[in-house]
Amino acid sequence: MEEIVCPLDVEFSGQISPLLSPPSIQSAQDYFDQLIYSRQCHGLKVKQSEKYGKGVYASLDFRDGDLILKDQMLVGAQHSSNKLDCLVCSHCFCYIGSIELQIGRRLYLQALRLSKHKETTFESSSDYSEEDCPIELSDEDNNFHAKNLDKLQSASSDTNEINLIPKEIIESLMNGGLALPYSKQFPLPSIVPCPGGCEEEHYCSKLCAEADWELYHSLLCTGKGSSSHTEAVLKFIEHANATNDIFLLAAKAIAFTILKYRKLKSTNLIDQKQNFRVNGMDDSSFSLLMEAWKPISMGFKKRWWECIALPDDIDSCNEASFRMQIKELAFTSVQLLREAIFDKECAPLFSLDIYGHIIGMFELNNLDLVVASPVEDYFIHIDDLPCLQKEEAEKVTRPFFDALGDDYSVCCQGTAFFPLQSCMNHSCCPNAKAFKRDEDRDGQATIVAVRPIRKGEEITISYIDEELPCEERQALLADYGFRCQCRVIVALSQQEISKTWGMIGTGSELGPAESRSPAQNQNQSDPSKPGAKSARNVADWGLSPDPLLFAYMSSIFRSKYGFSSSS
Ligand SMILES: C[S@@+](CC[C@H](N)C(=O)[O-])C[C@H]1O[C@@H](n2cnc3c(N)ncnc32)[C@H](O)[C@@H]1O
Repeated sequence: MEEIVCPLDVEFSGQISPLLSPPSIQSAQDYFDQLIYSRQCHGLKVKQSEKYGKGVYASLDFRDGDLILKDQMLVGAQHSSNKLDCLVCSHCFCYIGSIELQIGRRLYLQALRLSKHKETTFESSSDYSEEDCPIELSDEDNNFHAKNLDKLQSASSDTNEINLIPKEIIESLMNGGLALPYSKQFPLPSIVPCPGGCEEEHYCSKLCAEADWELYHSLLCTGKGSSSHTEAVLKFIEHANATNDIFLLAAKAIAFTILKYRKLKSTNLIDQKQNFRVNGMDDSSFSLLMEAWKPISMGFKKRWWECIALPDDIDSCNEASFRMQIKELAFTSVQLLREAIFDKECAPLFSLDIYGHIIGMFELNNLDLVVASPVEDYFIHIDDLPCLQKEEAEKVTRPFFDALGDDYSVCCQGTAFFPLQSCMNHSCCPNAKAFKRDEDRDGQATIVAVRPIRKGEEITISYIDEELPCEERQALLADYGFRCQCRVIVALSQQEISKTWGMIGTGSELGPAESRSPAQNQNQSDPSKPGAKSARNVADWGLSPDPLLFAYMSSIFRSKYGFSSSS
């Protein structure tokens, strides 16, 4: 197989190498100390750990339940397919509009997808059209790409249920003509449009819209107010949606760096004028680029195609070919991005080497972003009403509830990178947990102590569901590039082997500190565990790799590139 050569990798090798060299211990320490200071979480210290690279340590004692950290995301994005299910602020990911709009939009899109499917299958014309929709649907809403086809086909058995709600009623839900009982108790922020005029992004406030514009979106917007080549941006987005939406996150990281560089440059020029300093322009520009790049440079470790775990269905003898295809995919994506938002002064950012490292960083460090749906809270409220009121309310709400189907309240799902949280190492018996409480619906990662933590102790979280059997856990941890060797997992796997052979272990062979399995340690009513009733009221942030990514990558390799494990 021919090696891919990216011309920018060759042309800018002299700049790429310092951009990719690990930051010095001192500069990393200064960066994280400053970050901890700005987050006002004074009980923490990021230190180089002996075993696993960086780690987060307690510089104060914490009690069980104490808030350890609230971390602001550096970049984050809602999964493209999830945008069809719920409408959230593109910056902080809170639900926007109204309960009626959330329900109406979902039913409208369900029906639109089904009618498009029917049109393509039976060549009949449909009742539903994008033009008729009372709210503007974005291209992504309408994007009927192959990714959603499976979902659609499996949902097609529900066609009749969806058609039970007349189109006019769905429309009046969306345009505010129909108010559902008790929905006023679940107010959502009104929708603020994108300042650049694109229909893809929506916000909960002017503040979020402006922050997003300044940090990333002014370069990636496809509206009239954008300074980028909007058609090329659209092509890039389409490719990401059809292959892997991790590219959208990588584009955000590059946009963030370019915009930060421009900002630094403009303030630096003012400083230079004031101080009458004359610097060699090239050198000073590059040091500004290094400065703008710093937040990303603190997180990356390996190129994507080197660190991505080999999917189960790909034979190890095809590994080289699999990694090469991943590299090719990234190359296509970065070329499309270059056509869309290239900036000569930041040219090295568009090299395949840098792009591969950015995606690799997301692959190994990302936190799943899950924000619970207020639609679920709403229906639970109706369900919990006293008998007579419930009966009365359900006369109106029941048909919508039934039409929405089993997954009536899909969470907002996406992925995000949090600079401090991403320094936390995994433990099968963690002393902290990443989750969001009711009061934390603000786009931040919240880390809470799950037992007392002493000053000096490392703060650890579990990257995976601690209740899974050992082999499943190890398989999931492989997606983070390591195999856990901790005492808990070693002892548990011995117990599992003993059970398999009929020698049932008691667990007492473990020492006192880790004497119970993580599963036993787990509080059964833990609100951050999926499926617990109280999870309906929290937005849960659990570290886990993007399951869609793997399922999806495998399907791409099979269908799109004709790759199969047996080939
Ligand atoms: C989210 S980062 C944690 C911070 C990381 N130590 C660093 O230096 O940036 C995840 C990476 O840390 C390492 N790691 C975390 N927990 C580990 C563990 N229990 N055993 C081995 N490696 C671990 C792995 O290299 C993993 O890919």
